[in-house]
Amino acid sequence: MSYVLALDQGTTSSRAILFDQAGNIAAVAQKEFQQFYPQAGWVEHDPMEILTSQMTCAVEVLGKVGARPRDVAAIGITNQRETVIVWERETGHPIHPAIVWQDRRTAGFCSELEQSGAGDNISNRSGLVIDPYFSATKIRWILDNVPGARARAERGELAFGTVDSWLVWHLTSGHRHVTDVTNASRTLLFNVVEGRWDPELLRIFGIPESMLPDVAWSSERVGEVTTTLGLGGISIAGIAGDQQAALFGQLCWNPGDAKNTYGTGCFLLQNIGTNFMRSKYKLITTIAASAQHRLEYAFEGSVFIGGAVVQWLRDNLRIIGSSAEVGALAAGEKDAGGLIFVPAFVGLGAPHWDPHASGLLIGLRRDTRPGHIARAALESIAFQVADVLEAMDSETPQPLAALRVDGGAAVNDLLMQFQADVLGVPVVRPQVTETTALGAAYLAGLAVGFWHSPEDLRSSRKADTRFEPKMDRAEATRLRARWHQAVERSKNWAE
Ligand SMILES: Nc1ncnc2c1ncn2[C@@H]1O[C@H](COP(=O)(O)OP(=O)(O)O)[C@@H](O)[C@H]1O
Ligand SMILES: O=P(O)(O)OC[C@H](O)CO
Repeated sequence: MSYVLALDQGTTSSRAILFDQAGNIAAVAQKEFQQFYPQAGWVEHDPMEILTSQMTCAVEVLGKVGARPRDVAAIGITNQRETVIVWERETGHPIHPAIVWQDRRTAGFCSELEQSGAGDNISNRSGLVIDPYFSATKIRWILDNVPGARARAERGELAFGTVDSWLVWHLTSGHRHVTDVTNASRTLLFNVVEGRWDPELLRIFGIPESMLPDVAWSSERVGEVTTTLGLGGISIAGIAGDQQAALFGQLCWNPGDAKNTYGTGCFLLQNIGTNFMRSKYKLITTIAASAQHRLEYAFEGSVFIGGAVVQWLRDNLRIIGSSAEVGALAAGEKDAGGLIFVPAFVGLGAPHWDPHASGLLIGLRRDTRPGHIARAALESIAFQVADVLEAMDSETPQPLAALRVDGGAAVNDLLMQFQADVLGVPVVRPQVTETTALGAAYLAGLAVGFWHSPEDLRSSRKADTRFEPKMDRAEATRLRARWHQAVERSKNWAE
């Protein structure tokens, strides 16, 4: 067996990546898919397009190196998290479009729940906060708004899954209905202390237990791919939410290790070991992926709009033709010309947690040029990450010595340098920035003995690029203070 295949089902694209024994990328296939914004604050995907784009990539990537299914030791699946799909067990058809993690149609219900005083009980069980981001209120919305759905769910006719479950159900012979602990920990329905679905949380959110998948460990064989799909017989042996997969792929296996991924959103996760703890600074506690069959935890700060602000410049403002062009446009200006961009397009996540915050561009002048806007957009990504890192540093006695980074937008040197500058901490980027897929591959490869111990993997890590902070600290402090003023103005605005 020569390869492990990682299926990385992200928010904006599906990717399939083949890794060889040395942890090198042998081939990549990628397909962007459509985003739907049917109303203000709503974000949807077509579940069938998620499935077909992912399958097309998987078959294509094998073709690129002439591999056959028998050359692949295992499949690891990693996915955009929290996104909700509800389908008919009988036919496999979704009963509603996927409601994406960024969607905040349930903000009103979340505010009511918050005001009822349920917050602490929910957080102590789930590790999360009440926010439309997580799956539970989205499932509830489907049950309440699709005619007949609640009654059908109660009769056991409907299945709920995050994207991993949706893919595994369709890929496996016998339609295995399963998720893993990391994805379960994003639903608001999973008791992360006890490692099981929580009857009290199911009651609070009004979700019938019969809809829920089994819960597997992240590194465990869960089924074989149906023979008709061009990947016949390969074992699916790893599942993890994309941010937990990236934490694992960055080799952050010990308490204190942390990484930040710059994808559609930005997600800073820090391993906190095997003891559940709640954050004092509005971070969430999530289950980390582990190759050992035990619960491990991470603190997480989730920023909803990261690289997506660059897509917004491309698709909405149209001042760039591709995401990669943002670097050159921004580099044409020496600074942001006094502009601050708060990209609260879908509210604000950690550490602010305001689903009613709205996007804001402040400091516009007669001489404002597209390059200033591009620069302010990139800077907004770094400012948001700095706020999360500050919260995380307050949790632990030892501030982070360096930040490990990855994800699609981490290729941007200007962004990485500005990140190091505002943090005052070096930023370290691995040669393989596809650490999400790498993490999923590791989890699957370890489960089937393709790799024997996590320690085998350390030796395969390639040289890093380091960005050292260069900015004067007083200037960094001044810029962050301006940013915080702008953030305050963006809050509690959307109706
Ligand atoms: N050179 C670049 N500079 C800044 N952002 C970029 C660059 N290239 C890609 N991006 C951004 O990275 C994101 C894609 O990253 P990726 O990790 O593939 O995300 P996801 O898994 O969320 O789909 C997009 O939002 C895109 O705008
Ligand atoms: O698809 P990404 O990489 O933006 O990740 C999305 C996250 O999993 C959402 O929680």
